[in-house]
Amino acid sequence: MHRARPSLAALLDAAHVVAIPTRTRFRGISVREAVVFEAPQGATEFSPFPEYTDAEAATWLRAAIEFGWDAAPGVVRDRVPVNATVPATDPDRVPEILARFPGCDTVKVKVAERGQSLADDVARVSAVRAALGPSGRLRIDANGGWSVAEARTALDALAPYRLDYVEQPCATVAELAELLPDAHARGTRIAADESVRKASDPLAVARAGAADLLVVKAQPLGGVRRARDIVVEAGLPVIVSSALDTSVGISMGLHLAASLPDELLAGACGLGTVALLDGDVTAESLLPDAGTLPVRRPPLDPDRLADFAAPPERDTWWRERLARCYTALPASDS
Ligand SMILES: O=C(O)CCC(=O)c1ccccc1C(=O)O
Ligand SMILES: [Mg+2]
Repeated sequence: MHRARPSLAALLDAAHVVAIPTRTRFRGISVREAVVFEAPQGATEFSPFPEYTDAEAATWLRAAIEFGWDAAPGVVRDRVPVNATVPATDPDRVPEILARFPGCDTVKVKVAERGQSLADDVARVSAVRAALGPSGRLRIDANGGWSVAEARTALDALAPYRLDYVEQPCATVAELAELLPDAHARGTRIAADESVRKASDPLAVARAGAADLLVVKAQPLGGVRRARDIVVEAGLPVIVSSALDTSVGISMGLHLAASLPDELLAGACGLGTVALLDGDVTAESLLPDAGTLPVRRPPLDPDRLADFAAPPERDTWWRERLARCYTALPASDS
């Protein structure tokens, strides 16, 4: 697919390693590190989480190269609706966090955080429902943190707040399949996230009929085109989401979301997360406005790249990782 894959030297030459603080701790992260590149098609991003293996991170590199060096697929919309994303914080902080997502009538709330209890989740979800009003859509994301029994208990406790769907309530496809009828009986639906992006077979969850919808992310699925192929083959409605990327990674997600026909896009996407960062690599941040984002590729800003330049040892770490992942790319990409 890559007509002319850049050499490793060209990639390293185009790379800027950044470390951007988060405004609220998110999945244990208080600094988000990323590599962004100046590339022929526009800026692109490589930002697998530090704990991921080289084999897993190589898939993210493939996505970064595709977005930077190959033309993106055509788009069928020029704005994409987005949800607000509420980390696993104190309920008191909910109004302040929601204020960063102007016009968003759909909110996704993190639940089942390690070290917290169901009472913490109920308090947070209740605060979100109160702030959002009765007509807004409310989703939760458990990141696979519950057993089937825990998920049933949690869905009972959270049913009064009317959940649009629960994202990855349990870790495995078999557990999702077991929970699905109980979720329906409690008036909600199941979305699969990790069962798509971390699975050896991203289509297994759809084939098993274990979810009502899929959450898809461009970088972990190997790029806009492969993610698109997975969506089309799965045939389930999808939400495109971020991995807490800079605006550059968000633009990759936006191109994926904007390329999908209406019947496959299930609603507001999880691409508003630049609002959770305390900085960016561009002066034209992709921040929610009237509940949507424009489908654009923001240019890198030299001053911000300098302000958020990663410390030397982290810069070296990322460049070495990039080199290892480059070696792990498939020889002939198709
Ligand atoms: O979907 C969203 O609203 C925001 C993105 C998000 O939740 C996320 C961000 C980084 C890593 C994992 C996840 C996740 O969906 O589990
Ligand atoms: Mg998720």
